[in-house]
Amino acid sequence: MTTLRIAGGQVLRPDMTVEETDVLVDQDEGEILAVGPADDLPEADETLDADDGLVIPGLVNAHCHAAMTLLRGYADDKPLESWLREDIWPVEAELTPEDVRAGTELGLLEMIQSGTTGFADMYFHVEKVVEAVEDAGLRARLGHGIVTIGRDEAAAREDFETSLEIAAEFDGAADGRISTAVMPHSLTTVGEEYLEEYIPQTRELGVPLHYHANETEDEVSPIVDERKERPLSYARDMDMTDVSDFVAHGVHVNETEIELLAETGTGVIHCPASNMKLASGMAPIQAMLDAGVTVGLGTDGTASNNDLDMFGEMRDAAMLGKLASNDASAVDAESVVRMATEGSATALGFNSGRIEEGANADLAVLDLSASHLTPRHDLVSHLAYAARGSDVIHTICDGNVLMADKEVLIMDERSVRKKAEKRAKDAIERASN
Ligand SMILES: N[C@@H](CCSC[C@H]1O[C@@H](n2cnc3c(=O)[nH]cnc32)[C@H](O)[C@@H]1O)C(=O)O
Ligand SMILES: [Zn+2]
Repeated sequence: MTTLRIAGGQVLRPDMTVEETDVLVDQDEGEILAVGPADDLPEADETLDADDGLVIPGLVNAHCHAAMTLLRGYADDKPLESWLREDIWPVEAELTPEDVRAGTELGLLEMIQSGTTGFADMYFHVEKVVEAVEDAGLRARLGHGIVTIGRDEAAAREDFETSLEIAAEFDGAADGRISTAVMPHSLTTVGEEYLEEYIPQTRELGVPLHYHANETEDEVSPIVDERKERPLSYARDMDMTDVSDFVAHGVHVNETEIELLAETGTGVIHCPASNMKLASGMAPIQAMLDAGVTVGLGTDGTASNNDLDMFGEMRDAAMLGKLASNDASAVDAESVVRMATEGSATALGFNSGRIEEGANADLAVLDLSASHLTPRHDLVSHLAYAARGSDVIHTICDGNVLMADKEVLIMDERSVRKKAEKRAKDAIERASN
């Protein structure tokens, strides 16, 4: 057994207390072996210094489209519908498998540098996303996004079948770091006849579903008008609200839908920055937490954020949650830290997001010796309100050190950035011709 000790740091425990202690990791199993004072733990093969640092569970970005880093800053300041149709989809139509690989790598680099160790991703050319995740050492639940509207029957079927095939092929890849889901884009972009046909096959396969739901008013009203029922009760009729399933956004949900989510255990991934930027609305997060809904946190793609920094997302979640509830005590620091760790991990079915024996050794260490983190009254408050992704110095996933002392060990930072820059420019040029 090869072991790693994260030594001398302040450690965030699952009950949101912070104590000065060491963490011992079994690198072969990728698991936390023990948490305890240095004197009580056996010697380790390798030690990572966390002196003057805060050790936290690696953050889990539970909804994103990593390769959209290529479109960062390309189209801003528009609402969802026209942003997708006029700007995003035309460029995405030009993206080659190697473009997706390059964009995903850039996303993974940004995640490692900002303490994110796990994520869920909905995109296309997923075999390239798999390769990138395999090489970068992160943990992920991946899937092919399905759109059937505007397509003929053969193309629609092919898209759904691709999603099923990808989910079957890659579940458990990269020594179990990669898991999958079938990912219909949303309840309005995938037709009922296809859901009827393919959801039973998804259930047979035994993988979760992940889809965008109740993101904008424009997405809710057509369903209510046509079916006289709310989108999430339609989803339940379609068998799309299993305890393993998770939806992105959940902005425009009413009380009945919140109850449904709590009852079924279906996770909601809150994406506050994307919701603000696209002016989609304010999700009733405190009400969901009060009802016992599993709430995770995600950045969504970097064209609607525009970064993958989960610290920014925690801060946005707290700020927006208060505004939405008109209550400064709503969505407090502890709640957002839980959302970014345990909440996201639970929604995705990862045994991560908690620093305790037996959990995945997915960790991040922040340097506390920064002016914006002084004084240290309350480190949970700092995580939610004051810390930034750039405060992260070490990142560990599955027991492996991916970044130490701010040096990314698993990929060549410069070449990843250069390749993405070039491929992004070329794709946009092709789309405008
Ligand atoms: N197979 C589909 C691809 C779907 S991938 C998932 C899609 O979600 C899009 N997307 C990104 N952010 C959002 C959002 O906030 N709401 C809805 N869709 C989004 C993204 O641009 C990407 O096209 C096709 O060929 O069109
Ligand atoms: Zn999205």
